[in-house]
Amino acid sequence: MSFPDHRPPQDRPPRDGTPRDGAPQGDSEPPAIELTDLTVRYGSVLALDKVSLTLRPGRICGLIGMNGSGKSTLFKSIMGLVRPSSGSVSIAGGTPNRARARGLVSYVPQSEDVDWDFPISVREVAMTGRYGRQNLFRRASARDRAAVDDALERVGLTELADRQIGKLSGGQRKRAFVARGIAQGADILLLDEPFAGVDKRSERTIVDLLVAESTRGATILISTHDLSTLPSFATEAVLLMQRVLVHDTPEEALRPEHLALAFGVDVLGGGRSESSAPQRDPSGSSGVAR
Ligand SMILES: Nc1ncnc2c1ncn2[C@@H]1O[C@H](COP(=O)(O)OP(=O)(O)OP(=O)(O)O)[C@@H](O)[C@H]1O
Repeated sequence: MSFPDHRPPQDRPPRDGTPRDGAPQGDSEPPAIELTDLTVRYGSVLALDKVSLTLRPGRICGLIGMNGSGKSTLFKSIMGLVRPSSGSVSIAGGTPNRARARGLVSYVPQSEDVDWDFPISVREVAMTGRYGRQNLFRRASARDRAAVDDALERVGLTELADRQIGKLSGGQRKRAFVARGIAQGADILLLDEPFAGVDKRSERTIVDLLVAESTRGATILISTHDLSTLPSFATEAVLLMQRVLVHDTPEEALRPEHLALAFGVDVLGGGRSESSAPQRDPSGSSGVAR
């Protein structure tokens, strides 16, 4: 099996010769995210195995992989929340802890990772995005409040701003966390399955916001199982199974033979493929893994 041009998208010329309108090229800046041979183990579990990945400013990258393929671990590595066993993580040219301290990165977690009973309102969730910019001993400034109001309006939650977060629908909850990232003005947005349990309208709202954020230069890494809409907004996609199997344009990454590698099944045909065994060696001789 052979595939054309396996260089990551940022190393290739744009297909039509032009970037998305207004999107910065970003080639003169350090990469927004640069993972080099990143390996993460939880005891005897190998969650990430020599993952190398570079994302430049203004990109929207879909992160695709089966349950347990290491997507959340990859997000947590970028946030500096798990310690690499080996390899390195560079965020905007610095460490993850520096990026977090400077409010450069915002994380929309999976719903299961949030305590929805916590007594905090939608507005307060969005305001947590401003904490990095606030002196610990002063109250939120007028600028902080304006940024939060603007973010809530953009995600369509102004009317529900004072509601406790647990009393929102699934889509509204996701939008509350997206509002936090927007209020923060984060340069890097990480979204762990933001479309799970979300209706098409909320999904559209979130996608439109992500595209707008990327146009102002934000870099977006988004894990999703909704493969059908990804090509409409992502500039690239990564198929992950402990290792990066494919990093390419969404259209190329989502080719059936690539999905068969990542999921071990013929996703489109529904049957199991020859190479289906989930325990298959992702570093095998497919010629796809970089
Ligand atoms: N804290 C932990 N301790 C031990 N093993 C862990 C821990 N967190 C994750 N793992 C294991 O690491 C592997 C990768 O998990 P991870 O949550 O990163 O995958 P994922 O792709 O995000 O999965 P899902 O799609 O189900 O959310 C899995 O085998 C998982 O069981």
